[in-house]
Amino acid sequence: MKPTTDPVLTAREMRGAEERLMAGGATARTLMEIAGREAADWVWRAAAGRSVTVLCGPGNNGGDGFVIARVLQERGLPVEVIAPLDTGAQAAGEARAAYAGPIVESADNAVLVDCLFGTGLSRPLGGDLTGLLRDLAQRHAYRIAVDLPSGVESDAGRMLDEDLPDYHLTIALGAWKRSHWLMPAAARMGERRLVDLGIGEVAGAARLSTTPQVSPPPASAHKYSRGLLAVVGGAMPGAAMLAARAAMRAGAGYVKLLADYKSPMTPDELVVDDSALEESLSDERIDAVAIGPGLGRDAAARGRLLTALARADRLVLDADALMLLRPGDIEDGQEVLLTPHGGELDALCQAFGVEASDRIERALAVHRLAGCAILAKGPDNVLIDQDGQITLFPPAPSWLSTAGTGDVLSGIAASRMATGKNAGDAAEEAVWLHTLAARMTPAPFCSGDLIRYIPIAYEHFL
Ligand SMILES: NC(=O)C1=CN([C@@H]2O[C@H](COP(=O)(O)OP(=O)(O)OC[C@H]3O[C@@H](n4cnc5c(N)ncnc54)[C@H](O)[C@@H]3O)[C@@H](O)[C@H]2O)[C@@H](O)CC1
Ligand SMILES: [K+]
Repeated sequence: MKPTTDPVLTAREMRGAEERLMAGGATARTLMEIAGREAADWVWRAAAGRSVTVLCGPGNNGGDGFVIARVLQERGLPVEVIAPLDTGAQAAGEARAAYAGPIVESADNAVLVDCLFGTGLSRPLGGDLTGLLRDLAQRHAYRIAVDLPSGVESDAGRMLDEDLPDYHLTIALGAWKRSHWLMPAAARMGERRLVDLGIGEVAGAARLSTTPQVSPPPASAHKYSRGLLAVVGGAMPGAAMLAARAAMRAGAGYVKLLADYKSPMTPDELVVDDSALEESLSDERIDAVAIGPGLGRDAAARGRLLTALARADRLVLDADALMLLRPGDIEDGQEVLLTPHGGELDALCQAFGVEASDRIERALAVHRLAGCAILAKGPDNVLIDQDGQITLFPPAPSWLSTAGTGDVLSGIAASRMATGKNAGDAAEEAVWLHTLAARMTPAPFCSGDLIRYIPIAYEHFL
């Protein structure tokens, strides 16, 4: 497993981490003081001398808010606090008592700091509090959420209420929470900053992906040593062609399209092999196989999938292959990466009898039952690698929401696998290459445009 030095915690894991800090001598109050002071630094910078409203809730998130208000006031910033609920938690009560400034019913300042609820939010806010938040959001041009925007459930990226405000900055306390990187919640948070409380590594936790490093081919490289990828085509060769064209630019030395397909648009460098699939896949030099884009969903397509699974040990399954995959198809010892989008993850869950509703739990269950790595792709990518390590990613550009970009992603991942990377590392590198290529491609783009920017993204990670 990778070290989780950039852990992404559930609310429960966060409480465990807090308990470990407290067993080491910290108290809820000292942690609140550190968290509040560090968060106040970010608010101070963002406020740049402008007046601030701090909205404080009943728990420790509210306590953080009272520390922030006190620190900003000590620095001479005009501050008002709104505290619509009684303060319950002991440490928060002490922080409230230490704040000597004004507590008001409503306010019109430049900056709103939302400390209403953090990881302890257990149910929807309800009408009065959502009304208050919406009203305050309208009155404040710049909005900061402390730990989480109020109304965001900490673990699954869910919004517990509708029409809650967007924020310009979200300051995570102690560690990232899963919802910082999961949609729809992540889309509302603006810039994200992390305050360190000394939590360190957390065993078994999810991690936030860090920028990968790819290498140029060694001096002795030749086309086969760099990796031979076979992309299996099917009923609709366009999608497999996109995956193959992406793969040609993502590191593999040799890409073959196994399809009965001839077109004047086929790139000169792409070898198209229309022999029987058993025969094409018997080439011992093949390092990885990609199958699914444009495969079709009929019996012939299922036959091609079973042939690929019977002949290859290292595969990326995408698109139609995910609709056709059944329990028992992947054997022990095979290294397989599944790259489902939302609908394909639903189909996999149905095929494997998974009933969980949380997207990470669904992907984890498919990983366990199918015995492979899985990249649940979308605006918020979730990777479960072959060892069960969960990795989350910074959000992908929304311009990727166009036909064929998924085929491009699976082509990149398969190319990385052909170079010798394991399924998890290949998927992680593919997400970064895909995301950066999307940032660089002039938008609005189509997936063919995106492919041209993969080498430019690649150079960035060399
Ligand atoms: N875990 C840690 O190590 C640290 C946590 N800190 C702060 O503590 C927060 C978590 O504190 P809490 O567990 O007190 O949680 P919150 O401050 O998020 O709020 C929990 C309180 O709100 C009530 N509540 C929950 N949902 C409600 C609803 N819909 N309407 C009305 N009341 C509701 C609960 O009964 C409880 O009293 C974190 O988000 C962070 O801001 C920091 O103080 C520093 C250290
Ligand atoms: K908050």
